[in-house]
Amino acid sequence: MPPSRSSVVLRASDLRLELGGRTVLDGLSLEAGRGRITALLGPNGAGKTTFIRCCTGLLRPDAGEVRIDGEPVRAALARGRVGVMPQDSGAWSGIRPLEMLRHLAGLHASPLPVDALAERLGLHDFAGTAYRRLSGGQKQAVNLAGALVGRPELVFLDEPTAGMDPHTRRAVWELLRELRAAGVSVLLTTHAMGEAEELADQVHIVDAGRVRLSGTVAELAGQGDSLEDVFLRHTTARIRP
Ligand SMILES: Nc1ncnc2c1ncn2[C@@H]1O[C@H](COP(=O)(O)OP(=O)(O)OP(=O)(O)O)[C@@H](O)[C@H]1O
Repeated sequence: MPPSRSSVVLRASDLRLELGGRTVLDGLSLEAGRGRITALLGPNGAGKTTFIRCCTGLLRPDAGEVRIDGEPVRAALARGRVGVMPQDSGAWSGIRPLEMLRHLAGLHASPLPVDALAERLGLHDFAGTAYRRLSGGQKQAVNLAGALVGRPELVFLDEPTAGMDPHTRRAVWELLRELRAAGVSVLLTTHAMGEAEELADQVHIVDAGRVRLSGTVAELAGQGDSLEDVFLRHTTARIRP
């Protein structure tokens, strides 16, 4: 019998990181549940993308550690079961969406069928267009497909639906619910409170490089407070009205 696996798929402990002389992660600790959707909310510059970069091996924290399935990040990445959708993947400039997906699929042992994934995310409509000429929302859809094509067990999605129209956004929500039902763990960032309310099993509110508040939407909101009210109360405005 395989060893029973913990219900925690990702554990970040006391992450600290300075970049350009300023503290970006300031003791950030959180857990993400296996087969759950975990949402990170936080103001611009709170450290969400930096956190994802630490979880995906693009940055190494000065102190603290991230463990995925109990292993250091690099070991987990080497198994190829982690997917990531960055906020910006400008590296793909001239490639067409399906070429890119086929290329990425070729890097994985048992990828999803590219055509079915492309169909699901509406990529065939712009299959012949170079990545750099796609609209913002189209690039997002391609980036999401790229994160999923390797059939990850844990996927990091940095603002996955930013710039998407409501039809596409709802299709993505549906897809993420299906992934969760299939046991995939999702960690996403969003500025859309409605997205967190729709999808998240667990929410972490991050400000100035640390987690200020964690809980389910029902635990955080309620008693007349919306999730946005709670967010505004526990985070710092970057721009004063
Ligand atoms: N390589 C770097 N050098 C210097 N500062 C950096 C670097 N990378 C990120 N930062 C700074 O770290 C802070 C956190 O950035 P990060 O991108 O993690 O924020 P975020 O929470 O994802 O914000 P947003 O919601 O706007 O995407 C910002 O102030 C940013 O300017």
